[in-house]
Amino acid sequence: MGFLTPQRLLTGAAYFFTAYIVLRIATIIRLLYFHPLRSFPGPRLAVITRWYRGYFDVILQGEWLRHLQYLHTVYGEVVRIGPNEVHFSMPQAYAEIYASGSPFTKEPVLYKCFGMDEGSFAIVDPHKSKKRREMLLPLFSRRAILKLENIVQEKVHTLITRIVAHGRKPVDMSLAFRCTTFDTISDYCFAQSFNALGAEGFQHPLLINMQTSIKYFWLLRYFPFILPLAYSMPQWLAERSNPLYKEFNVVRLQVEAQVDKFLASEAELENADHETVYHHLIRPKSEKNHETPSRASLFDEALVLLQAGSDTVGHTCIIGTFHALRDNHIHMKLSNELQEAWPNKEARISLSTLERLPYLTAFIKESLRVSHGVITPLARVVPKDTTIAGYPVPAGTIVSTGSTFMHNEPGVFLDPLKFNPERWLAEDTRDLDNHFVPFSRGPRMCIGFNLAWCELYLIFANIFRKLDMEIFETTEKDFDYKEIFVPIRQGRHLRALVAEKAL
Ligand code: HEM
Repeated sequence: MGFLTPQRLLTGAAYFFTAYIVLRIATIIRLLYFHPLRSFPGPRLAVITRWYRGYFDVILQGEWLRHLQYLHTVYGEVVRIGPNEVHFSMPQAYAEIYASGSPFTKEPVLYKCFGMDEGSFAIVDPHKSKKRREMLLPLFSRRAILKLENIVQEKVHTLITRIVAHGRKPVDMSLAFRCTTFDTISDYCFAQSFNALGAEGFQHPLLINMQTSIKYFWLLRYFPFILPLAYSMPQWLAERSNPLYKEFNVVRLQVEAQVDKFLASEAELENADHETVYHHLIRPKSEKNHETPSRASLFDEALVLLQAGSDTVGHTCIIGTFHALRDNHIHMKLSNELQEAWPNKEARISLSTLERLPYLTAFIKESLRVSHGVITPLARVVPKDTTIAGYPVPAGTIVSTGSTFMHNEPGVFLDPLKFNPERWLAEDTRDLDNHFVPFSRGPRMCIGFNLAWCELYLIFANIFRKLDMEIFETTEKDFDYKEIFVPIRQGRHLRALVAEKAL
């Protein structure tokens, strides 16, 4: 025992501390002067610690993208933004990183922070991701969307009925749209919805909970142990000691119950009103050698689909409606086109008829362009030494760029911050279409884009054909956002005074 004297302990600690400092200094020198990315310009602090970015993500809560835009004005089109990471601002880099067949893989640290590790969205391994996508795609192909169009038609019909029943009180359109998209995707998954549209004032607790949980994503990116630790504790302890646990668990428990019902009884699947995502996951087609995912993976998939399939579409509806309601020219053009194509509003109009309307189509594209459903640059890992937009990039580097850089490219989208559907009606829009990436591109592009288009056509067509709407106390300032993978709006919700159109 005499061996561990206080004197010796102190000396040991001093050696340890000195060794740590020397090692740290050596790492910093290596990162700055000997690292393969040393020739890329960027802030020195960002090169030596990921906490440079962490400050904008966690402390300023979602300010990184704004800062990134500033960094490009200072350092040019490529910036080293981390010890092992570069960001590109030019379209050519987008085309190469997210090319079809691209071997770049998703960067695990970013995709783990959503707490849905085994769902399609967060799977990193390209082989596993391909298999999962093959299992999901039959429900999201164009053919499947046309077959199940009725689900969307019904939800949109309920949306209109509920809004009209609201009377002359201002309607929270932000929540109303989100309820519609949430009920649609839950019906797609489970052949029954959570009936968010039936909630008083569209305030469905599950939906509100999902929205709140998004705000914690960046915290989980830097402290990834928080959720697994909470899940490993007894529930009462986790609830008391960890406020995040409650936000995430409320949603998880409801989703688990739904998936377990399918797992417990074959009859549940057989008696479903229509084919669902879970028919394909639980009873995979044998000819493709797919296996039923684990129970945990089935839960994660449900969380992914509910989150990815509701927030994004709902948000695009909010942005498009706001712009149409504050610009009379846009509002009139939309209403007139719809009135002409759809004289009897009591009859249903089909998706394929709406797809032929040029102004509505241009309006939806512009809503997708300016709303940036996913705004955080989509980080990928380079598998072997390569060049991106002419810059040599070594294997293992994390690279990214994002839709905001594509959609605000002034050489392509003139006056890019202006909401202008007419830009899509020009004679030749090939250049615009090449830069239009709301659903990303390549092997990990959005699975749900056909469903998203279907919902956007039916929601916009129905509200502008059937409702007279007037903005209520909502201004441009309410649309300031923080970047937490998706844009999180800071101000008041979009509200409108609404009445049913007479004819
Ligand atoms: C306006 C609506 C939508 C937008 C703007 C949008 C955008 C995106 C983007 C940009 C990605 C790529 C993300 C990444 O690489 O990390 C993505 C992936 C994904 N989206 Fe969407 N999305 C929309 C609607 C939907 C819908 C309705 C679903 C319904 C299921 C859905 C399901 C997914 C899934 C599962 C992925 C992950 C795909 C993978 O990683 O392989 N999305 N979405």
